[in-house]
Amino acid sequence: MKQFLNFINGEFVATGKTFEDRIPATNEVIGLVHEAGQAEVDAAVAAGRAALKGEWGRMSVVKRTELLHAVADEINRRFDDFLAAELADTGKPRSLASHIDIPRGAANFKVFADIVKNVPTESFQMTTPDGGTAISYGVRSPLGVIGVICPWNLPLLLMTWKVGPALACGNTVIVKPSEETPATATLLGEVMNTVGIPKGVYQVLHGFGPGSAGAFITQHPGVNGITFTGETRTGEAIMAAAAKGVRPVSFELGGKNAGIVFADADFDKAVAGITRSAFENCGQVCLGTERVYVQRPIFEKFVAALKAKAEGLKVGGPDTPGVGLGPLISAEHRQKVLGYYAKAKEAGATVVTGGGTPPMEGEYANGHFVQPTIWTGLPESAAVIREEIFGPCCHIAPFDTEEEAIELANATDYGLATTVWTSDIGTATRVANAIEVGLCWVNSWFLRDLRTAFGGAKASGIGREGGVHSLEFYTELRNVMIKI
Ligand SMILES: NC(=O)C1=CN([C@@H]2O[C@H](COP(=O)(O)OP(=O)(O)OC[C@H]3O[C@@H](n4cnc5c(N)ncnc54)[C@H](O)[C@@H]3O)[C@@H](O)[C@H]2O)C=CC1
Ligand SMILES: O=C(O)/C=C/C=C(\O)C(=O)O
Repeated sequence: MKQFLNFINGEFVATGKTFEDRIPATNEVIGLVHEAGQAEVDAAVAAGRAALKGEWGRMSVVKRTELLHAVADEINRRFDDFLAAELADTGKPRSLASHIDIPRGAANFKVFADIVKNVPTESFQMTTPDGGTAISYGVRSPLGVIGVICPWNLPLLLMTWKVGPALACGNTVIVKPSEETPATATLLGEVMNTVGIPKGVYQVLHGFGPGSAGAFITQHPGVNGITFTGETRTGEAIMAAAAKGVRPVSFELGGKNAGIVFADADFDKAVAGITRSAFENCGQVCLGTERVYVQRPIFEKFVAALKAKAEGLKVGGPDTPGVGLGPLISAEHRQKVLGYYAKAKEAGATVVTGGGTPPMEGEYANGHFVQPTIWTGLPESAAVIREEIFGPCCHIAPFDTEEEAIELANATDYGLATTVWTSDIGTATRVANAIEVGLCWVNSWFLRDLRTAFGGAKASGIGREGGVHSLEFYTELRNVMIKI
């Protein structure tokens, strides 16, 4: 059986305590994960701090960025290993992981290496009160040891989205992968050793949140900042831990994102776009659409078209021919999603399609599958319209005016993403300006440019990462003022 070890100071480390890693598509145990305790966290923090003072801390930006390019190249060289690890841990369709998760895992190192190498800091010249001159300029230093707390939905992509810029800026990182998806973070340890990243720069500790590695990392005074993607309530707990020592956090949290479809939208593209945003990755994307608002003249036609798309999604494992919908991550998460399916029925929803579990046979009989589900007819106060479900489901409601659509979309505590479908540039820009989110897609969804700001408003996060914005979190900016 596979053993997922911690990666501390360049070495793979076993502990006396293990938990099971299961394949979501079959519920089989794939391996044992070695849970890190306080001692391992202390050791990793000490190694991370030593690396900051050692070869890594002294390394030129050029050399550092060359090494990060080598990391990306090595991920690509071992593409099949990363893909196999991610598929076993998540069960997502092979086509999805091979087009998005693994390539982005590599790209996250190259993009941020290039940004750090090329982006200047500010500089000013001024006249001093005595009539002389002074010049000032900014210098960026690494923040220090960064705690990287990761979710399970896009394990390699989201972990490297943080590790890439953190290392490019000269920090060291301690990664805590989700307990559900330990594989690719562990594999990346091998890559780091192969390309010669110094010991203690990239470290991985396995375990859970409270009372385990997650809490021990975030509470550790030797950790200088924490970046986290996951549930809003977990963000609150991490923020409380970070308050001790006044340590900065960067959070990308939950969402309850709206999709707004105007009657003038390209109908087929809008249906295809909402099909992706509601069901891709089995709805386990924080940017996904769980609330769809469709302008009344096309409402019935849109519901029928989305129903046909949902029913056309083939449910299966990563290599099921034509698969469009994989399993949910775990039995526990499936219970949560099915709980919401039940709540929708209790609240009087019209179940347009789905609402339960698909009949699965053979090797997938025990996988964590649910049906893609569409509801209509619920009041906006219903739990399935207010709370993040993180499953392949959405509620569709009609609207009449642009103002009404904006009000409906904004009536949530969350503020992560919106997708707007219209052929009118005026409508698009007015809605994009009025919507209370960090990310607004128009006639698209999950179209990413890694140079742009990424993050959420309201309860969906704190701060922005992406492009130069990542530098704001991963560095301290010092101003140097020289009187001439
Ligand atoms: N990208 C996103 O926005 C994600 C949202 N979720 C949502 O969160 C729900 C719960 O899923 P979980 O995996 O339990 O998400 P979570 O947010 O609790 O866990 C994410 C990571 O945080 C760690 N963690 C949990 N509590 C912690 C603590 N007190 N201190 C430090 N680390 C801690 C976990 O071990 C994991 O690595 C899902 O049903 C879904 O609705 C889940 C994953 C990703
Ligand atoms: O950085 C991206 O392109 C994707 C981000 C997705 C999430 O943050 C998520 O689903 O949690």
